[in-house]
Amino acid sequence: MVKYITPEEIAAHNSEKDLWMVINGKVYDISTFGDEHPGGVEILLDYAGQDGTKAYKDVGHSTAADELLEELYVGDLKPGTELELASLKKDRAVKNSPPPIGLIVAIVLVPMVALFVYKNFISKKTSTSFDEV
Ligand code: HEM
Repeated sequence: MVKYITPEEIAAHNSEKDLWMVINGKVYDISTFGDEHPGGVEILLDYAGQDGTKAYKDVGHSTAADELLEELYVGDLKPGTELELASLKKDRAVKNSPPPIGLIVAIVLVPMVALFVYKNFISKKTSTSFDEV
């Protein structure tokens, strides 16, 4: 009996280590395949948790690739939910990651502290020694 999988469940598997993809209405768990993919893992991430049928076909994958897919089959996309799946497309996980706050703080803070130290200590010391001369 065919196992039907909801778009919500498919869309939740959208990261490099947990990567599902729909091809021709069938759902595949390609989490373990990313590193081995001759086309690279990045391209797979573009379709993580989504329908990659068109991209897969456009590349003209070999029958060897098709056979590989069979081993990774999980179930079928619930019929009639293609649009719902597309609507659940999220930006790539990497794009969603927050900006590196530590780096921004360091870039702003380090010159400010340096200026403060210079103005209050180094520059004063220098001008005092000049005054004394
Ligand atoms: C989802 C399961 C996928 C599997 C199992 C898979 C498997 C493979 C395999 C075995 C090859 C080697 C050539 C061949 O035998 O056809 C290959 C190449 C390639 N794949 Fe995939 N692929 C998948 C998805 C995708 C997707 C969604 C894309 C997106 C465009 C893609 C892009 C490519 C590219 C560009 C190459 C050629 C790499 C090169 O020769 O430089 N693949 N893939």
